[in-house]
Amino acid sequence: MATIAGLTMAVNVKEMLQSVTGLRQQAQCNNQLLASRVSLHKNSLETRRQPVCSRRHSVVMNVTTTHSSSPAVTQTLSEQSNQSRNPDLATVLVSEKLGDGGLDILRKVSNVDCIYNLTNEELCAKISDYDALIVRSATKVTRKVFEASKGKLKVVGRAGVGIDNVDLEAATELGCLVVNAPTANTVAAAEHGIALLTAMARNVAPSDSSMKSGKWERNKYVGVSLVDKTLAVMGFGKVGSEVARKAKGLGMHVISHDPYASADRARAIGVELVSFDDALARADFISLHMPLTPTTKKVFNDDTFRKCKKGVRLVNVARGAVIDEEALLRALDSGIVAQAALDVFAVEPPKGGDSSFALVQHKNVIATPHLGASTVEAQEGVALEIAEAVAGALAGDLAATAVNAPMVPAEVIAELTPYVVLAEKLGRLTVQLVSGSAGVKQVKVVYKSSRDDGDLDTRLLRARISKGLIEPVSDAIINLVNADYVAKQRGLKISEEREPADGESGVPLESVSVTIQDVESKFASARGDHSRSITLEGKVKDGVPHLSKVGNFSVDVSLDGNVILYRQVDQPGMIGKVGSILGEDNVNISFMSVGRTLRGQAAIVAIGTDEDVSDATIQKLKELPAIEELVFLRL
Ligand SMILES: NC(=O)c1ccc[n+]([C@@H]2O[C@H](COP(=O)([O-])OP(=O)(O)OC[C@H]3O[C@@H](n4cnc5c(N)ncnc54)[C@H](O)[C@@H]3O)[C@@H](O)[C@H]2O)c1
Ligand SMILES: O=C(O)[C@H](O)COP(=O)(O)O
Repeated sequence: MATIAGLTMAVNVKEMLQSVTGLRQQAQCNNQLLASRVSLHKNSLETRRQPVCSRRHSVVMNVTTTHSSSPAVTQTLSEQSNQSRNPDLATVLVSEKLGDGGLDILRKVSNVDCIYNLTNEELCAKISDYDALIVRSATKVTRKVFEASKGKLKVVGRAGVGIDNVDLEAATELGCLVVNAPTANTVAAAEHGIALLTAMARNVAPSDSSMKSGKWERNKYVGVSLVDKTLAVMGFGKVGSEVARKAKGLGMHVISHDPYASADRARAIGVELVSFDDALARADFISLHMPLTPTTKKVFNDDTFRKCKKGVRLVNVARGAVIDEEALLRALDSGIVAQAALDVFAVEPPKGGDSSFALVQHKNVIATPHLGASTVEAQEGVALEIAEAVAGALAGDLAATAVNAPMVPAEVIAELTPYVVLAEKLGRLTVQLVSGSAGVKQVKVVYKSSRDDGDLDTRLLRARISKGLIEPVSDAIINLVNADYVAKQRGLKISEEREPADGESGVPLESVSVTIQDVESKFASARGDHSRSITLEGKVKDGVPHLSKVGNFSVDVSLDGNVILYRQVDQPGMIGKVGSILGEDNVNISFMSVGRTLRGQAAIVAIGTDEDVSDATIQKLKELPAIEELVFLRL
């Protein structure tokens, strides 16, 4: 569904941008004035720049700032700003503190109102006055906000990395572009991680408060040393790798778990990539730097803490909800976790009665109120990064940091729709077959088509394959605009090849195959032509994506649910046994296909299931004597 919604919105975003041609031309004129300030990043997927307008307009320096603790004050200032607005310019609402450099950029192309601490109701009441909204992490840009804008809001700029406070699905559905500022606060977040690590180890916060209450407790606050201790960095992205580098400087032994990180990049700074369980078992200190995604939500829970060394110390500057906070409270009480240093919470700000609040109050916890990105330097950098992206978007450009906004001609989208669905599903399935900690770096895509090169636009397909490969292990949102950018940033190289097909050129593609190279597979039969590669091939049949090959085995299973793949010794009676085990778990089989090499030899069976299949049922299937290997893949 997400794919189809994304495609539908590709058209809507285009229409939306066309409908504001006047605004765009105006902004483009002003953009000329900004040419030296606003460097708009373009990637190969961007398609357009409108003709430059010859008229020049006066620049309006119109900024109003207010804190909305008093509604009356907000209203008065808002009315004043309305009176002095230049009606020819776009309107931008800045709802959280933004650095002056960014405001200067925005002021030159738009009417800017800075109104802080708005409640969600107040934001909804005002939003239909604005073409753009700039937020940090405190403003919740919910579906209600997008709906209340009644189509006026064209761009949301998140002045920071995490976009978990913006309802991206609603933004896309309602034709609003969302951009973020992914790089400018990396160093600040890493520095804060190190500050928490050292402050926690040496009891800086509690001993300071003890002294302020007149005490001198030298024996109570004996700390632990960092040198020669093992730090596990969970998430080796921008912030995690910077924390690792700094911790090495403190003499720590650094290991990291990140299912997507490049081993070469880790090795270059002397970091060993390890499995999740290995990281837990070996760490004296754990520092969290993964995004909040459905997979990472509460990934630190009772089970996880049980696998840690007793007395481990935990730092979190990522997102509060990656920890089950109730479980952390239990682990702190039992001594499994000796200390925790937390910058982020499941509920921000924590309120009396919730687990976040109980953690802040715990004697072995030190806490800061989401300060990771809060340095003067980072906030100036973030402000410039987001202002450039928003100014560019208002001018009709697509910034490299756009997180939703495919721009492809409607007729290409219509023709390729079932193939892009197939492409994303192939990416999503193939990456789930990877095992080990080597990381995905090289992917080869082969399009079998009877079309001439110029008649097959593979950008959408490639973008959707990237989306399928990257999204399950990241909080990155991949679309046509940012797919190449994100893949490159992650060191992922996607090579594309064409294989001629005999069919009619009316059909864009006969098949697509995705090969992840130089990785181990958790399903040996999916190995392609090389032992360290994984290949899946798919086709579109009657408008529906099908899996057509697993490694060198032919199968035929419709990709409209989840998939069980297994290799069995070819023998009668197996289908009945597998069917009844699934039936006992109320799992409906939507499709089944058997692909074998020779009679009586190994066969690959692909089963489509409507429902999720429980771990217990998967285990029962694996225990059938004729089954040699089995995987369950979610779509
Ligand atoms: N406290 C703050 O003020 C602050 C400031 C900046 C960033 N952040 C947060 O820090 C986190 C990291 O930011 P970043 O800029 O480094 O992002 P990033 O995308 O560069 O890095 C995230 C890394 O996590 C990895 N990952 C994904 N799933 C994982 C899993 N299950 N286990 C381990 N690793 C996994 C990804 O492969 C990626 O390398 C984000 O949640 C971000 O919102 C917080
Ligand atoms: O994701 C981020 O960029 C950080 O959590 C910073 O959030 P902030 O902009 O609210 O400080």
